[in-house]
Amino acid sequence: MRVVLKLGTSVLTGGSDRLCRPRMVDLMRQMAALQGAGHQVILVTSAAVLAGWEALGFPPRTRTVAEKQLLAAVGQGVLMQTYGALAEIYGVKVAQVLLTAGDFRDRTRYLNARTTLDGCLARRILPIINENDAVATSQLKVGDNDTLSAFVANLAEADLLVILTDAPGLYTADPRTHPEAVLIPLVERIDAGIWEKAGGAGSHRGTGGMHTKIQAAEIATRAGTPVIVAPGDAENALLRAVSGEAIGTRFVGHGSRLEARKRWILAEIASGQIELDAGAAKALRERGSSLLAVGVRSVVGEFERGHTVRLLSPSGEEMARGLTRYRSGDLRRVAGLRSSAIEAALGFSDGPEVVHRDDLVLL
Ligand SMILES: Nc1ncnc2c1ncn2[C@@H]1O[C@H](COP(=O)(O)OP(=O)(O)O)[C@@H](O)[C@H]1O
Ligand SMILES: N[C@@H](CCC(=O)OP(=O)(O)O)C(=O)O
Repeated sequence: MRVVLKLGTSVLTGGSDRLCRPRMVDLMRQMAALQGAGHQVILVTSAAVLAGWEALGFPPRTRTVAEKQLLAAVGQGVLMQTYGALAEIYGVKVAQVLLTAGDFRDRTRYLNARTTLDGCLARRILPIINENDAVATSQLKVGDNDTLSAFVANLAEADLLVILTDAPGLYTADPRTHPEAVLIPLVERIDAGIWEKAGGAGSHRGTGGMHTKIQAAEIATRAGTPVIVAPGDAENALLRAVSGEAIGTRFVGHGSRLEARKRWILAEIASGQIELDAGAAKALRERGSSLLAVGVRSVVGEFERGHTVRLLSPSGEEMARGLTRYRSGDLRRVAGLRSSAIEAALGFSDGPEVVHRDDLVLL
């Protein structure tokens, strides 16, 4: 099995202000055991910011972007050094891959990242991934490592995504504020009821809390990869999750595995959205048609040719994602026009399809 493992700051610190080496060595032992059993493991790690803060002797925090970037730049090195030393104990080799949103948006960079990951796995090297916090600005960031791990799971076409955290799984409400909450062991569909359970922003060290874990589960399960959110401090949590034992919350993967290109479309961050009229929504859904300008009601946000956009039905529901062949400004000018009128309106035409059926994934 190809497994993506995401370790949150909460797990790597054991709830303290420092990297918890005993915890990390135990997790490395489990990763090495999986590798030894023939599985392929990709690690998505958080805690660079925390490690930087620890390494600098806990200076007062300003919580600015610049401070976070500085701490991440210091801490990422510490994090890799720590993983490297622990991996050596088990004879595991490690590689560092730092990614950010642009690497999922740009087809060439996306394919390069995939080649590097495949190369590592073929040589039994453990790729250790984090967001490239030191250079990424907020608008160009994935923003949280739960979502990043789902993008990585899609990119690597993983069989399983395991998110270890400081909660025992998804509860009916935030267990920190609702002691009566109980564990939800299985989620077949991520509906409004599941989103409601997500609560607030997580622990004071983590980013996003359960909300981003559900978001990650949605991205990965849509592409057919099941997701397990489980407690990082439970004995052999990773090994148990991979062996299929009931632990934490399991989100069921949906549908058949999408072919690589369609996975890429889903893995990407949407730059904007296109609202369709009823006829276009029906043609896409029932006849597998491409989207033509005539079916475009309105355009939200700014995007370039080749970017991923959300396609919304007339009721406002996201019904598909695809790569647009027209940039947002041009599309606004041709919305509702027949294909033959595009050239007269723009002075050029990039073809009749706004989103070609080959570049479209229905949700
Ligand atoms: N419904 C819920 N079930 C479980 N945990 C929840 C829920 N809603 C919010 N949380 C909170 O999410 C936290 C985990 O997220 P976070 O602190 O970001 O961890 P990590 O660093 O692992 O990403 C838990 O400590 C928990 O308090
Ligand atoms: N990239 C950041 C972590 C961002 C993040 O999502 O944190 P967490 O919620 O602890 O998984 C870091 O390395 O500090």
